[in-house]
Amino acid sequence: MELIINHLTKTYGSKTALQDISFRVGEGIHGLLGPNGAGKTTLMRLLATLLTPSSGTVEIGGVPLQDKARVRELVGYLPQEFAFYPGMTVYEAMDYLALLSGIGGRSERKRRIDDLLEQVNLMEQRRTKVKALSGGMKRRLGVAQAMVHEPKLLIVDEPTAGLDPEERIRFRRLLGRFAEGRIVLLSTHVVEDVESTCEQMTVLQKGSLRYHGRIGDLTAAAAGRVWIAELDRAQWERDRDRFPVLSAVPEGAGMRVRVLAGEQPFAGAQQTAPSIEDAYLHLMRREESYV
Ligand SMILES: Nc1ncnc2c1ncn2[C@@H]1O[C@H](COP(=O)(O)OP(=O)(O)OP(=O)(O)O)[C@@H](O)[C@H]1O
Repeated sequence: MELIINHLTKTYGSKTALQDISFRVGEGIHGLLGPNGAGKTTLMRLLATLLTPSSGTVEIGGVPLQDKARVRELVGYLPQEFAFYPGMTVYEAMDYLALLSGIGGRSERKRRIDDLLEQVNLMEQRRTKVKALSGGMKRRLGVAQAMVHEPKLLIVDEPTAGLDPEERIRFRRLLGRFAEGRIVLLSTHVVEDVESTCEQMTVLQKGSLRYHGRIGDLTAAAAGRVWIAELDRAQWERDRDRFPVLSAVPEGAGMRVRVLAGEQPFAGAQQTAPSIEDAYLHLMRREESYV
């Protein structure tokens, strides 16, 4: 199973949302990151056949995107905002969607739905109306509906938004299990989600491909550029705009800071190993003069 994207471009009128994007993704969980407006939603909607490319090609498991009927069988999509059937119970909504996906036998549907509700921890709510679910529960139901036809490519947009820490961990495990023999494309602003679930990731910025590869290589590229220091407040006020700041935490009378810098930014500052969040910011700011 492979997703192959070749010279993909999407314009909305005169606005170019994606510009000549090419990359390949194999089985497993793949992170998709980028600041607001980078083109992530556009890319996901293209893959889900909800939009048509302006140019370029996409193949999902050898099936070209133009073959919409076959692609829809292969793809599951959980958008950031999705409307469900508020008046139905959790089970009825799932059953209805399973039926729409062409899962014929009642007992086969029941088996799959019970299994999924168990996995997303909604078994107790199976008779609850969708409109009565909490935000986090709705997210979990959204994931279950995107998985019901056992897609080979599952696209999830900000899936952990609104989940509490325990649910978030549970959810990552669920995606991990589901990704065996499939591709899961995980779009998120939560860099931690990528760090703990993905081996590879793609970063978009202003519609262009900024990075595609292993997470370890991205952090390696920021090595030697992350510095920590303890400063007094006056020095901090004076120097705070000189470097991209990763974090700044008040400590006693001073500040404990973490910044990006090409060379030692302050006397006494020490280098530290980059986290993926540091590496992401380094990538975003690489063209600036600090390096
Ligand atoms: N229907 C549309 N018509 C015109 N421009 C659009 C349309 N949809 C998106 N855009 C523009 O295309 C660019 C990419 O948008 P997109 O929603 O794909 O980004 P994103 O990375 O998903 O952002 P976010 O993280 O904020 O959801 C943005 O500049 C956006 O304003």
